[in-house]
Amino acid sequence: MAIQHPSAATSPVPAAELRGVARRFGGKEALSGLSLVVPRGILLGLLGPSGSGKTTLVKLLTGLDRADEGEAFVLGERMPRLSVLGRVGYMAQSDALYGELTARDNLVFFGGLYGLSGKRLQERMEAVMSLVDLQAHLRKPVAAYSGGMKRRLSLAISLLHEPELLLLDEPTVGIDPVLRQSIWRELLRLRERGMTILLTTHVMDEAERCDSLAFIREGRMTASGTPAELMQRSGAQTIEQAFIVLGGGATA
Ligand SMILES: Nc1ncnc2c1ncn2[C@@H]1O[C@H](COP(=O)(O)OP(=O)(O)OP(=O)(O)O)[C@@H](O)[C@H]1O
Repeated sequence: MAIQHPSAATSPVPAAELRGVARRFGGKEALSGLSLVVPRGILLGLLGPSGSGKTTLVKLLTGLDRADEGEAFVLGERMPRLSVLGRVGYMAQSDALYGELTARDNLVFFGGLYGLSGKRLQERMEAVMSLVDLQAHLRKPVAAYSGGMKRRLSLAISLLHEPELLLLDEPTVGIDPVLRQSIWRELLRLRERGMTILLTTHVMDEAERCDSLAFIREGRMTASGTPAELMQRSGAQTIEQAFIVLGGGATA
């Protein structure tokens, strides 16, 4: 099922694509023949009840996991492919940070993985830490960070190398409303500058801000389109109602 947005830049190569992917864990099918095209330059929201397969889908795009059937492509390359990783930013659901290191040392470490150093690394560290409002805590060990601060640092790290595709798994969980607004302003600004963003969320006001949405249930896509299209198709007044009508079920 192709996700299209009227204002999306039409590039022959989508930012991401899944073709008939299935992923099984033991007897459980987490994804079942799911296809999805993410054109460049859009902000796509994945919505689905807890356990519907969102994280599994995102992990296939990062190359951290492989499909049992079907194919995953990122920026025109079949995944998993190491050379694509420098063009992709990923923020996992649980923070992958080194607690014993300071935030600064975490940034230097991850920046190094992406080939950043010297003045450029310094500039990028300042930019991303200012974005998540953590400049004052650069030299604090991450173990002393609150849960929300760790989420913010993880987001900063995912943006460090100015990726073309940003994959965010529930990026605003544990983040207070004021900062959540400023993070959303920045995500929209990054999208305006051409970054493609795919995020998972359970928050309906976040879903409304996406260019396109994909509803997922039990490993299958039940509906996709712009928020307005989905509301019109379902005769709903809100995204939450559309989600329920179109087979998304209740969010956890
Ligand atoms: N490594 C794994 N081993 C076994 N089962 C797994 C594994 N990863 C995912 N699953 C199962 O696959 C299904 C989909 O999980 P997934 O984490 O993708 O859901 P989700 O939509 O991201 O949920 P949530 O909104 O709660 O994060 C679930 O039933 C989950 O228990």
